[in-house]
Amino acid sequence: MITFESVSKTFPDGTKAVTDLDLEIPTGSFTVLVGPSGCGKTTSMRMINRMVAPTAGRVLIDGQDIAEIRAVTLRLGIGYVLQNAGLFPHRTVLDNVATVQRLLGLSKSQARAKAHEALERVGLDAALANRYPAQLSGGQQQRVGVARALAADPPILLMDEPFSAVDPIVREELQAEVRHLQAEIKKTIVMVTHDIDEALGLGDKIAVMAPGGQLQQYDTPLQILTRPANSFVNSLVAKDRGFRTLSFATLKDVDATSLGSPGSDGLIPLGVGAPGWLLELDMALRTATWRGPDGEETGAAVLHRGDSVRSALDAVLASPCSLVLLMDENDVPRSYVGLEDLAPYLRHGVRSRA
Ligand SMILES: Nc1ncnc2c1ncn2[C@@H]1O[C@H](COP(=O)(O)OP(=O)(O)OP(=O)(O)O)[C@@H](O)[C@H]1O
Repeated sequence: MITFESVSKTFPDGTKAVTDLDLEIPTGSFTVLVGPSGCGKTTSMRMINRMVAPTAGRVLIDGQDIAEIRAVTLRLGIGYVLQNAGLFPHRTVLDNVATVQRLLGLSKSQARAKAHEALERVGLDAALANRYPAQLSGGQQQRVGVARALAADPPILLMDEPFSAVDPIVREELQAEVRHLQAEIKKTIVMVTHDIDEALGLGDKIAVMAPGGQLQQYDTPLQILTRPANSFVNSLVAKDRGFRTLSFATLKDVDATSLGSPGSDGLIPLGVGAPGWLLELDMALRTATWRGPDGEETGAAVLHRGDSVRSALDAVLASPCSLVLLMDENDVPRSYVGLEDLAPYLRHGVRSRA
């Protein structure tokens, strides 16, 4: 548990960056600090690894005041990912990632072996290990930054706008990877972002901050969306609130229609779900194709029960027959969902179903 106890930070020039912050960040959770530029997010985060010292109050890790822990010892237990990866330009990818283990006293070969493992964990091709940072794309550099922060297996990971410098598609990929990684490794992650969508998509808990480092609300994404504490939080989440809320309901209980048996032509009729339409499944090629009455052919979107109602609605709206296929846990398509099946979520909102 990371605890901020009435923490304030006023810089020597009088700038009040953080004001009387009380926050409890549970071990193993993903907490996102979000808010407009200059509202004290980075300053708050840097007080966790003592890059910034509070002018009032205390920061504790598992009950111990971090002011009493040597800064070097403290930081060895805290990984730090920067906006532009912050890699050493004259060291190879492998040696960048091995840096912390070398500091921890491992031999060069042991450190490199650990670095290889870390690169694999973040999905970086081993062939890139001997390149220099400038020879990588922005997204790859950011992965190296995450690998380096994770290499020493620290219980806490701090991430400062880690995805802001990469394009939107790579950003979504990296976000998905970090989400999977977190489910696997269960670190205590604290991330700073000014992007409310990123915060809502990644955080278990979100701390919304306003200028002057004033905490406005500390809550789950769904609560922040549906029960903003004040007009400041409301202004952050008001746009597309209805659609965003659909991200928090899964297809777990959706009333799907089971697929029938294929006819003699091998195609599955969709009946009243989409009159005249047929489904062609090629299990060997792992493809699914909707076939329309006028000869149309379109690849079918496939989702799982764990996916969100928002992604299902998007897929249904984009489908020529207004259907999306649902896979079972073995990745076999078993049923389909149409607009009518999603209607209860659209009609009653997500709160009662999330
Ligand atoms: N070393 C410093 N000396 C004086 N003022 C500082 C210093 N570091 C930060 N500040 C000021 O403190 C306030 C909070 O800065 P901080 O970087 O924590 O905000 P932020 O919310 O992370 O912003 P951004 O999203 O733009 O990174 C800002 O007004 C900033 O100018």
